[in-house]
Formats: sequence, C-alpha cells, structure tokens
Amino acid sequence: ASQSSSKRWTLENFDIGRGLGKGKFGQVYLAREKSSRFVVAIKVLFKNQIKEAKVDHQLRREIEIQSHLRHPNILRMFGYFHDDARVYLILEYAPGGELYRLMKKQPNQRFDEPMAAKLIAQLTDALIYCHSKNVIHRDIKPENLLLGAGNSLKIADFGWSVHAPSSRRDTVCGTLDYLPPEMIAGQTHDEKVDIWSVGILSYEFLVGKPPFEAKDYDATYSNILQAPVRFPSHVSDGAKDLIIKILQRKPNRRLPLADILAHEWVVKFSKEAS
Ligand SMILES: Cn1ncc2ncnc(NCCc3cnc(NC(=O)Nc4cccc(C(F)(F)F)c4)s3)c21
Repeated sequence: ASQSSSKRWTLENFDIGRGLGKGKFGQVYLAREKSSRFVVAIKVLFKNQIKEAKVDHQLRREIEIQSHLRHPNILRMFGYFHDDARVYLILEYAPGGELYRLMKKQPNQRFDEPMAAKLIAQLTDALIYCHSKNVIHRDIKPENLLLGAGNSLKIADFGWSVHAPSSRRDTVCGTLDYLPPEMIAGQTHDEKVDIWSVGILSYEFLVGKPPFEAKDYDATYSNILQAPVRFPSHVSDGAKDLIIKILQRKPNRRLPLADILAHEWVVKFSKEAS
C-alpha cells in the first residue's frame, strides 16, 4: 500500500463499473484495481472545466490536504492521475452512498434522535481531527457526506478546504444554506465555520430541512444574518439546547467541537442503538 501514494496509476490499472453519482464537474464511477482487485470510487474531472472555473489551485490544495488526512469518518483519497483531458481522483468507495438520499428515504424525510446524534458525533469527531491539522473543510453539507459500512459517516470532497485562518476570495457557488454569517459577508474566517455547519446539519438531520432555507438567495442570505432559529414541536429540548448553542452568529460564542461531543443530548442518544 505504501507504493499507492507514489505509484503512477493509469486508467488501464482499473476495471470501471457503474456510475455512482454526477457532480458539478464530473462523474463518479465504481472501479476495481486489476492486480489487487481492490474496489475504489474514481471521480473523473474535465481539465477544461477546471481551468474555465479557475479552480485548479483548489484541486491541487484538495489533493495535498487529502493525502495527509487519515480518519475513519473522512473518505480517503488514495491517489490521482491524469491524461490529456481529465483528472482522475482515486477514492475510498462508500457503499452506503450519499447521506441525503438515506435521509430522504426516512419517514418524514428526517432521522430519529439516535441516528441523528450518531451522525453528529462522527461528523464532530472528524472535524476535531481536521482542525487539529489546521484544516477547515468549509463545505460541510449533506451532498458531501457519504455512508460507509454500517452507515458510518464519511466526509468527502475537500474541494473547498483550506488551512486556517483564511479570507476566501473565490465566489461562493451553490447553496448558501450551510455557510455562516462571516463567510457570506466575505469576512476573514477560521475553523469555527465548520462548527456552524455542524449546527445547520444537526437541525437538518432532525427537522428534514436546514433552518434558514428560504425561497431565494436573498431571503436565505438575510435569514442567515439575522433570523432566529425556529423549531417544530417534535424537536426535543436537549436537541434544541445543542443547536442554539452551536448556531451563534459570533464565531467565538459557538459551542466548541469537544463540547458538542460532550453535550448531554449527544452522549445520551449516540450510544443508543438506532
Ligand atoms: C456518490 N458516491 N457513492 C458512493 C461513493 N463512494 C465514494 N465517492 C463517491 N463520490 C465522490 C465523493 C468525492 C470525494 N472527493 C471529491 N472531491 C471532489 O469532487 N473534488 C473536486 C471536484 C471538482 C472541483 C474541485 C476543485 F477543483 F474545485 F477543487 C474539486 S468528490 C461516492
């Protein structure tokens, strides 16, 4: 396995299987390395699209950051290779697929407290590890969360990750729902942006939609900056207490990741079989 990070891979080393999903920049395929028969996922990115979007520096940073991360709740990147038109990311295969698909299949399209707490604990554990390496993910949202064996959570796609602190220059693309006030206001930000995302996801796992969701970009933008968080009546007091302590607009007031793991609601429900 040591050779895997330095070895020169080519497409000929793999049998390519079914499509696993389609991203903005390319498709992901199930694949098997021929000599070892090891199953992986391969994400194919088109060089011209990467250049057009001026994100090649982000891709290089992702590959660099991912090659040093090792955690059970972070999807591994085993290596990459490229040909004249495409870049191929060799990734750990997550047999449970995308988390949001599992959530949509649940009754009321939301998780029960034991499942939600288990996912939150794993996500928090992975982020404690990232932050210990001075890496902030910055793009924690259901689309970037996959499920490994036993519905274990896997954070994927470090395409937006940076070393803290950072003052993002690239424009935000896609949904605002998971971004904290300081990022949408284009201010400097640090690893506490990921804590905010844990709060947003905790709400979404339990309610079925993110707290500041609105009909359009401007309404979402203003909700993130000033709207109070409102909870449906089925959300327990313990869960409400946790979410309110995380979704603090001032980054320094947010519950630190270690305190999220130690919160009584998380401790109580992440141990229960779901
Ligand atoms: C769907 N699915 N089901 C099972 C399964 N198993 C494994 N993986 C899956 N999906 C792929 C998950 C990803 C992991 N890392 C990624 N990285 C990325 O997509 N990076 C990236 C893209 C475009 C542009 C940039 C750039 F340039 F802006 F930086 C960076 S995507 C699976």
